[in-house]
Amino acid sequence: MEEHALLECLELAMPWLNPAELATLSSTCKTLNHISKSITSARASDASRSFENLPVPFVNACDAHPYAYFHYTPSQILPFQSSLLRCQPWGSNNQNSTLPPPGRILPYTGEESGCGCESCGCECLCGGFVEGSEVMSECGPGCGCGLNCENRVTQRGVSVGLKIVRDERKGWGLHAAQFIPKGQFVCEYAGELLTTEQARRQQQMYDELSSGGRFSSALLVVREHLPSGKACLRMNIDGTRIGNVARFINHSCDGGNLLTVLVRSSGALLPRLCFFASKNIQEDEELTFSYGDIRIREKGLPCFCGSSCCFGVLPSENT
Ligand SMILES: C[S@@+](CC[C@H](N)C(=O)[O-])C[C@H]1O[C@@H](n2cnc3c(N)ncnc32)[C@H](O)[C@@H]1O
Repeated sequence: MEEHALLECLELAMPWLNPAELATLSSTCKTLNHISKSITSARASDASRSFENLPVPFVNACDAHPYAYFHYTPSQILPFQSSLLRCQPWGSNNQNSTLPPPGRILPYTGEESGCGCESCGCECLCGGFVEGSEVMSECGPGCGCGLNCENRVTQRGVSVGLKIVRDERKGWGLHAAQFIPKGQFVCEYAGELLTTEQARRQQQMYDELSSGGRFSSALLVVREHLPSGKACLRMNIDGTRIGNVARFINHSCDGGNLLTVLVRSSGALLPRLCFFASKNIQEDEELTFSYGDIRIREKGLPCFCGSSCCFGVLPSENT
């Protein structure tokens, strides 16, 4: 094979490699080292691999980690879909421009007839908060409107400037790269939907890995409550292996600056967990929320949220 053709093949193949494989290959010769460097710099420039509207760069002024490695999905995915994402290229020059975003709710593609919601002029029950709960409903696959409908606020992906900043003690964290006004949709918490049984097994494994330091998991358990206070729906969303920018949101004991809202899309089986700004957020501010009830565990991970009401230990989910 001619040298030029070989180089083209390598440029296509190397973005499929994980950081360890990339490092091994890059140590073999100058050319591979050069390709590897360009892949590393492309990866550090956009965690979202072009799946979001704006690039989400990694910023690290404290150690040598250029980026965090995981597979990207802009929305939650079911277990059968995650097998399609076992491998995902990251870091080539024209990646993903032709790939459909994995997991994203597909809008109605037929002739738009108006879905029935207020913004489209008819009378379905989409849109707005359901009174007395942190649940919101939007148009969805069951409606006749497209992605531009005003009642699809959370379905168009991330539309505010974000960056992922490294902290010596907390690891990576999601920060605002622009002013974000109170009430603005920030992002969804995307990842693999697990059964409770699977979530328990994963959490056990993550706890073991975390106790050795250097490992961060992103398994979130969400419960939807009835007005009586009883939980009626439990969702286990794991962004550790396959996730989106929300997997970098750290905990704050004071509740942080993000509000979590369950969004139900008309015609969709399951709700999605979405983050909205709970107050005005300044550029560079870290985005945080409360991971849940603080149940002090002897072996709990230390909390470095820095808030005046910090408990000193991260909340743990009793899966
Ligand atoms: C969902 S991940 C957040 C992103 C993570 N910092 C990273 O580097 O990938 C959750 C993990 O982040 C770390 N973390 C989150 N909030 C923290 C806090 N307030 N103090 C210390 N570590 C925190 C813990 O390791 C936790 O298990």
